[in-house]
Amino acid sequence: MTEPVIAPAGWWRRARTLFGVCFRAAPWHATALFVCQLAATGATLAAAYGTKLITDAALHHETGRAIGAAGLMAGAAGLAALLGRGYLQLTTAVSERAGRYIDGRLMHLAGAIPTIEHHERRQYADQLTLIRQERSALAGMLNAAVLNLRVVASLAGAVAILATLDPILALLPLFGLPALLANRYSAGLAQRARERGASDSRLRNHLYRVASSPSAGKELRVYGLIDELLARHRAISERMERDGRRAALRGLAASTGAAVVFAGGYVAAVLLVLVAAAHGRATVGTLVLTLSLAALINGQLASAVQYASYLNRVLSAAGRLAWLTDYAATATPPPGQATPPPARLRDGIDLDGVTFRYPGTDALVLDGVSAHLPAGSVVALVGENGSGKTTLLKLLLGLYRPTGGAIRVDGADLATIDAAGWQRRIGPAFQDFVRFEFTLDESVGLGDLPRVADPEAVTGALRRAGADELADLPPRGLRTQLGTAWGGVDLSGGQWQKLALGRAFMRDRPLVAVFDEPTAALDALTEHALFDTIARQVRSAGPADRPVTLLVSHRFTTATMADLVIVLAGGRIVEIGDHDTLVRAGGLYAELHELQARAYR
Ligand SMILES: Nc1ncnc2c1ncn2[C@@H]1O[C@H](COP(=O)(O)OP(=O)(O)OP(=O)(O)O)[C@@H](O)[C@H]1O
Repeated sequence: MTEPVIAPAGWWRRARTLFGVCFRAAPWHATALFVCQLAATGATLAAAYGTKLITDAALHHETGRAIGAAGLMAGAAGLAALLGRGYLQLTTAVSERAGRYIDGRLMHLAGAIPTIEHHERRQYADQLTLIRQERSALAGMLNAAVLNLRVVASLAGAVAILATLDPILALLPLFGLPALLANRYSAGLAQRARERGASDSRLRNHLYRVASSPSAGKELRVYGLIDELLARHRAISERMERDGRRAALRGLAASTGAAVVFAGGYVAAVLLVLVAAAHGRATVGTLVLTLSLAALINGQLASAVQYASYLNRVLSAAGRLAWLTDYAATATPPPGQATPPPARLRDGIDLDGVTFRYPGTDALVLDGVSAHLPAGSVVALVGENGSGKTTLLKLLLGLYRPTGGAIRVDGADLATIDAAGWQRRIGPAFQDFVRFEFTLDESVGLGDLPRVADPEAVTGALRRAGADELADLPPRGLRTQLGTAWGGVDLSGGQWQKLALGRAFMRDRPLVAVFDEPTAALDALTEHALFDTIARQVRSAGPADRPVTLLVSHRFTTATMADLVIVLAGGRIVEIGDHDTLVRAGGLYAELHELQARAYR
């Protein structure tokens, strides 16, 4: 299975993503921010021009004009101060809303893809890590754009005024070009260093999460692993820092050279006006105006370097967001192409030469698996660790697509069926279930969202899962908060597993019911009773309700209840049939069954 090739987003697409996010997240605030910055730029330039007016008026003893100029300066300064305050509030509002919008977008992009292959793609994982690191920069997207706009507007205004004084002065900003190029160069170096470190960064986060997670606490202490994790964390951090430092030093050298060039231009401009003033070709007011505009250009160019680097970073992050959007679109079939799942199973599910490799690996985990799983049957998947049982279930759930062959549902290729719709018709109980630390009824009711708060549905699901007693869990029965971190109660491993089983029983009339070692934390008697109940429920169901029920367990008593037993070894079906037939055949199944029966005797 090859990784989807997604071209990096171009500059135009990045800019559209940037503005699209901000104007969708906070349209009014974003517009006001633009207006505010442009008005602030006008006020700054007006205040600079006021210095010329006031100086010339004072030198010519024109009190009326001097007062008018002072009024202009005071008004401009007051407006700039007012806009400064408004600007702060607007940026905060836009950043907060854009941040929320981006979080939602990332959760949607990662979760809406019907398969889970992307979680194992290295490129996808790296892009996601980088976006998470750059989240705050992303949230300040519009601020970066607006600050750059202000720099451009200020420079353009200052150049226009200088050109009216002496056209040569309009060349002053050209001396700032090397600084901009140097900035681009250093931003590129820093960006590449971050990209090189993305995998390291993920590993470092993983080490941190393991070291600080309560569930890992027992093993870490007993195996004495904390120091080892710390040492690995430190080694990775040092490697990343070394790389970042090298990039920063090279960028600094380029910026220093560029700063020297600008300083030369600045001194030349000031000297030019001084000479003109000495020869009477310029007024003192012009000299003052030139000095303040040169200072403004200097300040704006210094900001430009910083803001352009900020914008550059934000645009790269916007590029990643665009990349993820494209990736999600590639991995999700376009609406209209997929057909809805059938209302009920008529014939059953066919595995037709199913072959599978996990993304980025070469090993065949399933190799030409073919079988008919009849509607209304209970099928047990049996085999040693790593034989491919869970993988086969994941394919049946539409979480991965077969690398070769096909899975057919009543004759239709599963790949053509709407994956999300198909997944909504499955009752799944997984060995690595999630411990949702909500209230008990929510934790179960999540199995069928429309009925999440329906006590009857939840109690019924718990009963079918053989966990009636949990409905009366102290202190508040179904309304008991789970998880000590939230002031609630913690459950035993087996109780958590029963809740997960309850979740699987929430859905009425599933097309496929999957029980992938959902009983590993339960005792053998409870497991036997549970699978017995499941088998009886399936057999007593009417003809309109005939799901394929798949059971995986390492305890062979499960297989005795199944209509069909599939024995997997090394990703292939080595035996298939009902329990009695397989025992009589005296093959691998009979051997494993006999071994286990002897151990229990
Ligand atoms: N996400 C993954 N990426 C790469 N390889 C994987 C992944 N998950 C499982 N495998 C590999 O696929 C093979 C089959 O794993 P699978 O989980 O299907 O076995 P299983 O029969 O369910 O085992 P068990 O009884 O231990 O649960 C194993 O060799 C495993 O290493």
